[in-house]
Amino acid sequence: MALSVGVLALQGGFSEHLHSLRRAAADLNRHVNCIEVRTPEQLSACDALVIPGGESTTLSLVAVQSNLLEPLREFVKVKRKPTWGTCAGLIFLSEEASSTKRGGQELVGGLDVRVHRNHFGRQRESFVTDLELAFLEATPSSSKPPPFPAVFIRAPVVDKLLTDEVEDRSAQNHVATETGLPSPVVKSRAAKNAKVEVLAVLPGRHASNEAAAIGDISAVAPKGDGDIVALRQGNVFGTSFHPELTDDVRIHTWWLQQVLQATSLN
Ligand SMILES: NC(=O)CC[C@H](N)C(=O)O
Repeated sequence: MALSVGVLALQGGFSEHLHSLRRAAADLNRHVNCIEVRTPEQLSACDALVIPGGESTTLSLVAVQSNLLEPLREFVKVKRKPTWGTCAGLIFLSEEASSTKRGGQELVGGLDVRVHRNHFGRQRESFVTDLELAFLEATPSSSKPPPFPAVFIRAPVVDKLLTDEVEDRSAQNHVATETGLPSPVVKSRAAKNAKVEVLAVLPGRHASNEAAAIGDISAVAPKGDGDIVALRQGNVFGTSFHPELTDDVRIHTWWLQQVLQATSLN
């Protein structure tokens, strides 16, 4: 049976993700049903899900109005189906968020982390930068993959790990003790068997904006070593940036391969 991958189509960049997923499936020579998800019924037909970027407070409001919040939590945290969130999608898939709208916002959760919304500031502080993504490397013997053009638009970063089960895979041949990642500070509330894998950090760019001044990131954000911008915990994958806004479908291809493996449909 063909794999069915949904893209949450309530708001934001869902059509770009559908386009990239279809290209990735073609590159893998696989037939994949790519479905727009707006209802619990459509969600229940999916083997995996992408939650696009956009605006997380709107996303969460529309998800509540569409009766999708609980089905999404069940999809991600009970059925543990492969789910990838980009930008606002990453915020939605985090257990906690800071710099949220007054009164907070509903989150699906699944990643034992706290994200800091709008970490780099306003729209005008958006940027594109080359990121080294060691996880795209196919085999240990293959050559270093070319950098990925990462688009950050009012992007969040992970500023706190809520579990001490962490593995840093952001660099090739990495030795864990050499990392400058923030030391985990709070034990996971929801016991999970999967550890948080840090897949990419963005070096050398720091919040120098009012969002950072207002937020409480100073206590826990990595200083000088980079911000966590891609991570995975079990079935949940998150990126701060927007691979669907580039021509480069390597991350979509990699994720589809992971999904095929996890769902044994390969
Ligand atoms: N490009 C994006 O998805 C931005 C996310 C946005 N800053 C939010 O909080 O939802």
